[in-house]
Amino acid sequence: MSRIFRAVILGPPGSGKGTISERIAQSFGLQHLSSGDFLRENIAAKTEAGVLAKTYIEKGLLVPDHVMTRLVLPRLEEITRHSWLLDGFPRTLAQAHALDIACDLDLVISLNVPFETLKERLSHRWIHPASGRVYNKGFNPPRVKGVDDITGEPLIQHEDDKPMALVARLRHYKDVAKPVIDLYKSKGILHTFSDTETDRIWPYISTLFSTKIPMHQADTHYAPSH
Ligand SMILES: Nc1ccn([C@@H]2O[C@H](COP(=O)(O)OP(=O)(O)OP(=O)(O)O)[C@@H](O)[C@H]2O)c(=O)n1
Ligand SMILES: Nc1nc2c(ncn2[C@@H]2O[C@H](COP(=O)(O)OP(=O)(O)O)[C@@H](O)[C@H]2O)c(=O)[nH]1
Repeated sequence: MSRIFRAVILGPPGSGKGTISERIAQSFGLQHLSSGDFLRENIAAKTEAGVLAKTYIEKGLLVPDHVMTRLVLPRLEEITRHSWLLDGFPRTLAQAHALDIACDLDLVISLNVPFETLKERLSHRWIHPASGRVYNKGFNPPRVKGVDDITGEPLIQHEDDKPMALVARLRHYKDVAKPVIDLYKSKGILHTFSDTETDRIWPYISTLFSTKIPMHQADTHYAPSH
């Protein structure tokens, strides 16, 4: 069994972390680990961490570092045989330090997307809450307006994707993320990609991953349908 490969994807809300993580998972066989999904699972199961986290998320606040690390790190430590890509964690320098102690990262991707583009995308983001599937009015619309392609259940919009909450959320992200980005830059594992379109960023990310890990044997490269 070859050594497992560990990567992190960073970027502001709406920068395409979830979308790109799915493509990486599909093309290179990495497991996509989303801290947002971990949170939602814990909230649904009413675990101690989930109940606590919910009170912050409902107010549009970041969940405190000690709650996030307690939730995420044990999940990572369980994975001993499969390469992974972590999305949504670390969000703060304290989370990055905790992750650093827990494991050695091979690669960090940072997505750099202009503010106006983020605002536009997030205001059109619709989610299937049970699965976390994400749609966008123009970019990847559901087959039938307002409902999930697979289950036919209704789609919802996150409260914090609504215009009023967005600007503050994006500003806050910038302040908190800067030291995290600087840390990975200083370690020499940071790769930054800047563009307004995921489909233009993707070929560069795909090339980067191809140089680091072999293509997932079962899949071919992800080919966007548009
Ligand atoms: N390290 C983290 C990850 C998530 N969250 C909280 O969990 C919520 C949902 O997480 P996720 O699905 O990753 O966030 P989104 O709001 O969808 O953020 P993004 O737009 O970056 O995907 C976040 O808004 C935030 O309140 C947090 O506090 N700390
Ligand atoms: N118009 C447009 N929308 C995109 C693009 N890439 C992703 N999206 C959509 O933008 C929203 C945010 O993307 P997501 O992957 O959830 O970003 P995250 O918040 O960083 O995880 C979703 O509705 C995506 O479908 C793009 O290149 N163009």
